[in-house]
Amino acid sequence: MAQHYRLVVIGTGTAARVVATRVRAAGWSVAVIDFRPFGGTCTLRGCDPKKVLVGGASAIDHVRRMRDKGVTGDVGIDWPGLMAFKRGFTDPVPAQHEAHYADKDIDVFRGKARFTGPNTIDVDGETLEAGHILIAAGAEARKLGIPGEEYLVTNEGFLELDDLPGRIVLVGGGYIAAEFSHLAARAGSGVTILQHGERILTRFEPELVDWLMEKFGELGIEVRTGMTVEAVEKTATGFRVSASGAAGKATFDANLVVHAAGRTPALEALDLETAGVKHDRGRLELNEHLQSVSNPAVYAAGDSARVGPPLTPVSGHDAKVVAANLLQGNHARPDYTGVPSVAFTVPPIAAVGLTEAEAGRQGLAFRVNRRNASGWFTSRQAAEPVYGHKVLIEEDSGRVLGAHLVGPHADEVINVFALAIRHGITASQLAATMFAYPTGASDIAYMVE
Ligand SMILES: Cc1cc2nc3c(=O)[nH]c(=O)nc-3n(C[C@H](O)[C@H](O)[C@H](O)COP(=O)(O)OP(=O)(O)OC[C@H]3O[C@@H](n4cnc5c(N)ncnc54)[C@H](O)[C@@H]3O)c2cc1C
Ligand SMILES: NC(=O)c1ccc[n+]([C@@H]2O[C@H](COP(=O)([O-])OP(=O)(O)OC[C@H]3O[C@@H](n4cnc5c(N)ncnc54)[C@H](O)[C@@H]3O)[C@@H](O)[C@H]2O)c1
Repeated sequence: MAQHYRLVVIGTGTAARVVATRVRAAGWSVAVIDFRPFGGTCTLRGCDPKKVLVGGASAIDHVRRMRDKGVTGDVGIDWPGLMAFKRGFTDPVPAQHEAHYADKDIDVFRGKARFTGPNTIDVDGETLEAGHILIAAGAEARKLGIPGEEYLVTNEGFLELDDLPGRIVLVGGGYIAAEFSHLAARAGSGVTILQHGERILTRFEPELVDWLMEKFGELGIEVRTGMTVEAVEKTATGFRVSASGAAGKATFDANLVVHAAGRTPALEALDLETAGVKHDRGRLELNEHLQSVSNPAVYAAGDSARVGPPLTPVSGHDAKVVAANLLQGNHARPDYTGVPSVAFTVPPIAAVGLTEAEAGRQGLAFRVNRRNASGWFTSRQAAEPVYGHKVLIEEDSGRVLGAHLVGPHADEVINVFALAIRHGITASQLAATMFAYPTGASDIAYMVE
C-alpha cells in the first residue's frame, strides 16, 4: 500500500530542510528521505567540519607567523584531538535533524529514493505517492572513469580520518584540494596536488591566486598543474598515482589519494527516465521556476538543481524559491546576483561578482583597483604578507561589479562587497561608510577609492 503525501523531498540537506519546513508550516503533508545520516553535506561532510579543522590550522599558523614577534613556544596539530573537536559539531547533527522533523510532524524515510513513476518513489521497498516531489539530493564526486578510481577517498572519508597519513595526493586543484592541502600540510603530511588545468583555484582571480601560491610553497605543498590523473593502483605500502601532462608521464606514491576533481548532481540512482524527468549531460532540465520541464510534479533545488553555484547559501535560496512556487504557484525565480565564495585556505581567498575577464567580455566600462597590499597595517599586524585585492567599479554608475580579496579577513570582508553588489550600493557609498577601526572592513574605503 502506497503512502500519500502532498510533498516528498529527496534529501535532508540545506535545500531539503528549508522546503520541507516551509511547506509543512503551510499545512501540507510532507515526507523526507535520505540514505545517509540526516543533515546533508554542509553540516556533516563539508563546510562546517572543514571549517572546524581549518580553525586548528589557522591557530598554529598564526602562532608560527608571530614567532619572531614576541610569541614563543612550539605548536602543532594533534589530529585525533582536532577530529574529536570536529565530532563535537558533527555527531549531534543527525539526531537534531530527526528531532526537528518529528517536531514539525514531517515523516522520515531512511533509504535510497528511486522514481517508479511520475509521482511515485520507492524507498527500499516502500512506495510513496506524492502530489509534488523535490529533488534535493545534492552532489557526488564526479566519476573519473579511470582504472583504480575505487581507491580514491572523497571529502566524506577525508573528514573522518582517525590518523592523517604521511603522504597524500589530491586529484584535482579546486576548492577541496586547496582547503584540504593547507590543512593536511600544517598537520604534518606531505601533500601533492595534481591539477588538470594550467592553474589551481580557477574560480578565483588569477593574480590573487598567484599571490596565494607563495603560501603553498612555504608549506611544501607540491602543486603540479597541467597534469591529468589517469590511473591509481595499489602498492605494498599505499597507492601509486599515474598522471600525464605536456612534460610527459609521471607517477606519485601516497598513503592516501583524495578525490578533489569536482562534484556533479547526484541523479544516477533516481531513475529519472521512469518519472519522465528530462536531463542532459548530468544536469536536470528545469524551467525558470526550478521545475522540471517535462514533469510538472517535480522541482529541484541546490546542488542537484545546479542552476546557481554549488554553495550552501545558494541551496537555501533555491529552496525558498521552490517553497514559494509550490505554495503560491509558479512566480518566483532564483536571483544569484552577488553570491560570494570563499576558499578557506590560510589565509583565505574570496570572490563576489564579475572577474576582470568576465566584465571585459560583457563590454562594460570599468576601472580596476588592484593592489598587493602586504605593506598595509592589516597585513603587518597579522604578520601575514599575503594580502591583496582587485575591485572592479563601473565607470558611470559607480556600481561595484566584482570584488576579489586574498589575505586576513578576506572571508568576512567579502560579505560587505556581496551586500553592495546585491543591493546596488555604490563604491562612493562604501567609501563614505564608517567601518569600525582597525578591522578588515576598515580597509574597504582604500579598496574602492
Ligand atoms: C568538502 C566540501 C566543503 C564545502 N565547503 C563549503 C563552504 O565552505 N561553503 C559553502 O557555501 N559550500 C561549501 N560546500 C558546498 C555545500 O556543502 C553544498 O553546496 C551544499 O551542502 C548543498 O546542499 P544541498 O541541500 O543542495 O545538498 P546536500 O546537503 O548534499 O544534501 C543532499 C542529501 O541528499 C541525499 N541523497 C542523495 N541521493 C539520494 C537518494 N537517491 N535518496 C535519498 N537521499 C539521497 C544525500 O545523502 C544528502 O544527504 C562544500 C562542499 C564540500 C564537498
Ligand atoms: N569553500 C567552499 O565554498 C567549498 C569548499 C569545498 C567544496 N566546495 C564545492 O564543492 C565542489 C567540488 O569541489 P572540488 O574541489 O572537487 O571541485 P572544483 O570544481 O572546485 O575543482 C576540480 C578541479 O579538478 C580538476 N580535475 C578534474 N579531473 C581531473 C583529473 N582527472 N586529473 C587532474 N585534475 C582534474 C579540474 O580541472 C578542476 O579544476 C565545488 O565546486 C564547490 O562548489 C565549496
